[in-house]
Amino acid sequence: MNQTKITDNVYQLSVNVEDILFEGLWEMPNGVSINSYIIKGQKTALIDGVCGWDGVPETLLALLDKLEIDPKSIEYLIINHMEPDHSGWIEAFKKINSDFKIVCSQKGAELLEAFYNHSDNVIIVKDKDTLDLGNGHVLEFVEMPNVHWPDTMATFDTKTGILFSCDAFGSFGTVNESNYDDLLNEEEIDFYEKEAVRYYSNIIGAFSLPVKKAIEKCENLLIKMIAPGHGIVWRKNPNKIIEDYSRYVSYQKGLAKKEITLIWGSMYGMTQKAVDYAIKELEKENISVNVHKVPEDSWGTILASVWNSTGVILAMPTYEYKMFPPMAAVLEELGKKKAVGRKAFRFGSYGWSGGAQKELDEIIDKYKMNWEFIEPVEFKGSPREEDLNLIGLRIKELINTVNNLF
Ligand SMILES: Cc1cc2nc3c(=O)[nH]c(=O)nc-3n(C[C@H](O)[C@H](O)[C@H](O)COP(=O)(O)O)c2cc1C
Repeated sequence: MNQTKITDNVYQLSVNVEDILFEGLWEMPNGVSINSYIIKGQKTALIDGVCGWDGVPETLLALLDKLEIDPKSIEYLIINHMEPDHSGWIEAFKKINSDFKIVCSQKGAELLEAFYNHSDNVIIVKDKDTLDLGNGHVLEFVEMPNVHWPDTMATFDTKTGILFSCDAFGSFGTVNESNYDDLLNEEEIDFYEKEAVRYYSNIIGAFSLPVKKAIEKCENLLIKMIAPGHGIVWRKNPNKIIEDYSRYVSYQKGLAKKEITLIWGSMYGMTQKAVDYAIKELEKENISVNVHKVPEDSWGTILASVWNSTGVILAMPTYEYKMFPPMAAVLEELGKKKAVGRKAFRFGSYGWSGGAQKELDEIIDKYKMNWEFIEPVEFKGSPREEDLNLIGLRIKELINTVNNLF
């Protein structure tokens, strides 16, 4: 937990969360920060709260205490979106301060009532509405519907040029007091870039069209800093994270980095023999490769790699007339996140009549993934030398296809 000063009268209160699955589902090897912000004009506003997980509301209150901010002096709670990772502490806050107003979008107000049975003193704001906190801190609201939740909005402080962007422009990765791009070295910025891809592909990716619209809206604001709900604050170069997010939006459609992700699974090592050969062949080529085994590697990790990759190789056997189940689960998830337009190749072992390929085709069709596959290589039992040679040739074909796009 930490509290830092972004600029005069504007503070960040940050709580790190580790050892949980985000949304009960997504592995976070490097944790996540949940960021709240305080703006002190003549009146004080708190933007986005924290989750209600054990100990976290108390942590936020302790941070306020360190800043010598009496929770009772907080006049406005601005809820950029109602997802419980940012609003779960409202009930704890109500016990301390009974006299505050909640500022949120119309949809946010509906969710507030549904989740917390709270409808008193709610100020509903729309795009371009403003709230004057005094001392020049006039806040403008920017609706960003469906940048994750339907009620999402951002809050822009016209005095400081800070965009409090909610889930947009966020990343995984815990933070410390050096939670600012101007205080981080290149390696650390690179770390948060990787965490941003993981966060984007796992949490926001399915909403890439609304993110694109939100980015277009940002062009009309004189943004000097970006302070998201998760991850670091972009104080020196906010354009970097805007540009990164624009790239992630475009990666959804298929033309991503010159990279290949190989996802594989094997019960008795038959497919694995071909995978070992494929990896050796890939290593000879001048292209970056991510290798993930199912079910061992988590969906979130695989999604992040595929999001970045223009090429995908799938290697799995037939299992009960269908695909090896953990591979099907990963593909279904890729389909739901609309990771479309990849260049792809599949190989794998079968025992008698096969069936994996049929299910693969069905999933690709079902989610309109539009992956362009090179002819697959299937082999009965253990791969023979001719199977391996063919796999090697097809991999070269895939790499050529990917390379020709750059
Ligand atoms: C539980 C189980 C179900 C299987 N179902 C099929 C099947 O429906 N059709 C088929 O052709 N082979 C089937 N096989 C055979 C495997 O596809 C075959 O053993 C293959 O070589 C396994 O490759 P792996 O060692 O890479 O897992 C099945 C094997 C197991 C263990």
